[in-house]
Amino acid sequence: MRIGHGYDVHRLVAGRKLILGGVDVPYTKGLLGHSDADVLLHALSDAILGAIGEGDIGKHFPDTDPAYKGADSLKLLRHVMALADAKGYRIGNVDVTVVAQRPKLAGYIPQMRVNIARTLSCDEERVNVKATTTEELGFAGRGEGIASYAVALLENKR
Ligand SMILES: Nc1ccn([C@@H]2O[C@H](COP(=O)(O)O)[C@@H](O)[C@H]2O)c(=O)n1
Ligand SMILES: C[C@@]1(CO)OP(=O)(O)OP(=O)(O)OC[C@H]1O
Repeated sequence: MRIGHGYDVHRLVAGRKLILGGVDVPYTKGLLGHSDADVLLHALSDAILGAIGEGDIGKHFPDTDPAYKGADSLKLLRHVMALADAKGYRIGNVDVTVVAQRPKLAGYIPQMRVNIARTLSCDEERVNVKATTTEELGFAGRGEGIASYAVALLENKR
């Protein structure tokens, strides 16, 4: 059994889509990044890479590589899961917290769980996603950005 942790932050700006957990969330701003800037999936990808001792997403998908410009982070997560699979691991469970003052995310979380479970080839029951504000404190509270934390527990396939 292996455990990993991930953390990521992206800045909120006008003129970008807000993609979280592979869901296009309607909002006046979106997250800035080289890829689609899906901060939730980046933290989760880093948690899985951490669990298998494979560094982080910057190592596997450099933000200097044009191949990842506008990349769908579900595809990056799929690649990360393939690395874990090749090393003999499957998902035990994953748990993600998104830190966002706005927008309200609760209504989009069921679809995020579906997207993540499909990509990780596991039951939805093994995927938990939650959201919290910071009571208007700090960068997330001021709406300057969104942060995400994730932990992943991986089991040996046999
Ligand atoms: N962006 C967010 C933040 C929070 N929620 C939901 O609201 C609940 C209360 O949040 P607090 O930060 O005030 O504790 C939280 O447990 C989430 O269910 C949300 O949907 N979207
Ligand atoms: C996802 C990648 C892909 O180039 O780019 P960004 O969207 O900028 O995301 P970040 O978490 O800052 O860095 C990791 C990169 O691998």
